[in-house]
Amino acid sequence: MGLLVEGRWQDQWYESKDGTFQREQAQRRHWVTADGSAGPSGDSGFAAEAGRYHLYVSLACPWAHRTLILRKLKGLEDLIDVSVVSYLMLENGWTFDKAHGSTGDKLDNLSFLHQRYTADTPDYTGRVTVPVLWDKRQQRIVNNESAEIIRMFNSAFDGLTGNGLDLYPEHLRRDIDALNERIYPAVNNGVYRAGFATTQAAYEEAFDRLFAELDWLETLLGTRRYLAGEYLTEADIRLFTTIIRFDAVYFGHFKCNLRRIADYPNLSNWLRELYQWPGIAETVDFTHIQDHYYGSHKTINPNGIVPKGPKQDFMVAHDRGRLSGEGIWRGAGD
Ligand SMILES: N[C@@H](CCC(=O)N[C@@H](CS)C(=O)NCC(=O)O)C(=O)O
Repeated sequence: MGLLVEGRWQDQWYESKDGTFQREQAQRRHWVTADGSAGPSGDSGFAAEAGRYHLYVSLACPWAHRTLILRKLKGLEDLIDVSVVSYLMLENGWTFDKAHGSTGDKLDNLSFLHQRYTADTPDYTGRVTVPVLWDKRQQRIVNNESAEIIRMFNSAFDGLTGNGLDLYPEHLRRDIDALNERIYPAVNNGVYRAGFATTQAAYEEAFDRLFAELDWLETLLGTRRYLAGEYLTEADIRLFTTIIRFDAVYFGHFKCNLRRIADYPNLSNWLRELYQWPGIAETVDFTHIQDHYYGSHKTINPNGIVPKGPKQDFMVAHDRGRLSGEGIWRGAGD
């Protein structure tokens, strides 16, 4: 685990402030748009084209996982190829070590993901994270913020794919934004804030907030099929990638052990409905997930032993049909 300082790799654990884990803001924030016009941030010049962009992911990472799900649901697999990094993230950060689960770097056969960052900016300073969306044409990182990559995937390529599924429909945006705003700090990042805390107080604060939010979500999902109501949206996908890892990793490794997801009936049924959604199960890889966390975080688990449990079966029938649902919203023209 480390970071780039003026283009040079340094092996270094996360910095914390008063024992609280601080996640660095993603630094590359350009947008692919249908016609190459500028998006909400960054430069213009990234038009949607088949084969032009490449996605770097870890199958272990909940943030990268979101982008893989959107790629699948939006039919982008033939347009955007993927390189998967190794599940081990040790002194060289993310690598393309094929002996530990990487596909290799399909573009340039790089050894380390940090080389992709310095190919973008030779004197880059900052953490080297997945996901990364890379532009082969301009040899630049388009964006390394998953929340934005999924927004691009949701709509920018629709003219090429004809796929009008809309996971961020106009009329639900306000609700989705409000959900994301509370779920990100309390749950998505909350498990990390618990797991990477270096003081008891920081851990307990993250832990309490996390379980208060899970309790709230459990109640919400008792009355709604999906987080924003009758339609499955990006808010569900963003929560899913954390919840699917919870009992296998966060409960033990990150000490988020007040309750398991299996102890929450609505959350666990909602989780199984999403897992069983066509295309989603194929994006979930528990070998990468468990081997990454338990094997890479030596400050938390120095001997790298990976637990054999829990035994989980997400294909068991769910009961969500008792609530009315319409699936994913379809925009005009689909
Ligand atoms: N804001 C980013 C966060 C991505 C992120 O932190 N990814 C983790 C993997 S789960 C990572 O690459 N960490 C490496 C590091 O921080 O050095 C996003 O959502 O895309």
